[in-house]
Amino acid sequence: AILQHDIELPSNIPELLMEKHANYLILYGTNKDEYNYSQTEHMRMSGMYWGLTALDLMGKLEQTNKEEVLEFIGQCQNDSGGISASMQHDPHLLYTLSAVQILSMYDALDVINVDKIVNYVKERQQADGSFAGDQWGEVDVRFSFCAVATLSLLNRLDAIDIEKAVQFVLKCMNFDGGFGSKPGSESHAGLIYCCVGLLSITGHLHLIDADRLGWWLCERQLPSGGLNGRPEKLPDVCYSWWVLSALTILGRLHWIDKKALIDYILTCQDVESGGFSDRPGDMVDPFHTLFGLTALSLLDKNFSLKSINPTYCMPEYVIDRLGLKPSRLD
Ligand SMILES: COc1ccc(S(=O)(=O)N2Cc3cc(-c4ccc(C=O)o4)ccc3N(Cc3cncn3C)C[C@H]2Cc2ccc(O)cc2)cc1
Ligand SMILES: [Zn+2]
Repeated sequence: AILQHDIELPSNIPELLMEKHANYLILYGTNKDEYNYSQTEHMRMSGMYWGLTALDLMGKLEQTNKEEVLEFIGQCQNDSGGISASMQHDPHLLYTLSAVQILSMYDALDVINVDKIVNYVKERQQADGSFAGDQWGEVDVRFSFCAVATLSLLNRLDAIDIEKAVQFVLKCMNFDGGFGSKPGSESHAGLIYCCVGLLSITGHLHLIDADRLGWWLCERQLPSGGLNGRPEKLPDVCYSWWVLSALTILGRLHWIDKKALIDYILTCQDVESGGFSDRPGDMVDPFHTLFGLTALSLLDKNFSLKSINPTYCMPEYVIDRLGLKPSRLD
């Protein structure tokens, strides 16, 4: 057998410790002087989206300080219309999406100037249909997903050229059926999620070779049960989400050994502090905590988690409330 980077699973597999994960996330957002919290100011808006979505999946959104969050988001909208990660930071499509996702969950899209957000997103589209993340112009297909997801949540997809956006995504498709961040870039599970998600929102999934891509995705599963993001890489719980959400949209989730993956994810819990890490025994963080929970929600309805929409990575009930119907292959 070829050498495979993988890990040995610990012998005991803990059950899902939901109360501990809820306490971890609620505490993370409250003691603001704590070291880790201060180190993530540059991505605060996304950190809040990760924590609040995880709490909502566990039925704990009403334990959060909605007024404080809404005020913070209002203070992060810049004159340009874009939203920044924290106050006094530059706006970016990443944080504009996170803010719109949070406001959609709180059903509070009226606290920001929607027309100015739409204009900020529209201004990011390039002549070739791609999107720059901010005014400095870096292009990455991740930002195409941010633009399309943001506008669809606001019911304003009319503001951009969808056909050209889809053309650019297709230029990022590789011979292995996967997608990279730009034309010619190597396939990576995170970028595949962005491209499949964009095509799901715009109704262009028929342009994907679902069998070839589905095969590449299920090849991410290792003997430990965990999934990696590219061949030869170690397993990591966040790839559970990127791979599973894409497979679900492509109608091929059953190609994964669910039981083995569930066991891997459960061993990534910190049974003392709560939270999930990328691999058993590593440091936990809100990012991996969200993606561990969203993966479990996709894998088994018997966990007492709300169901997650694979396209938007938001609770299904929020997508239903917005009347959105992202497409899936059956
Ligand atoms: C710890 O090192 C990193 C490296 C990259 C990043 S990132 O912002 O480019 N990003 C998101 C990300 C976040 C965290 C994290 C720690 C604490 C918090 C509080 O909310 O969030 C940790 C990792 C991380 N990464 C890096 C990563 C995850 N698994 C493997 N790696 C290398 C992902 C990275 C890219 C990204 C993914 C999704 C997204 O919506 C935005 C950015 C952040 C920290
Ligand atoms: Zn990870």
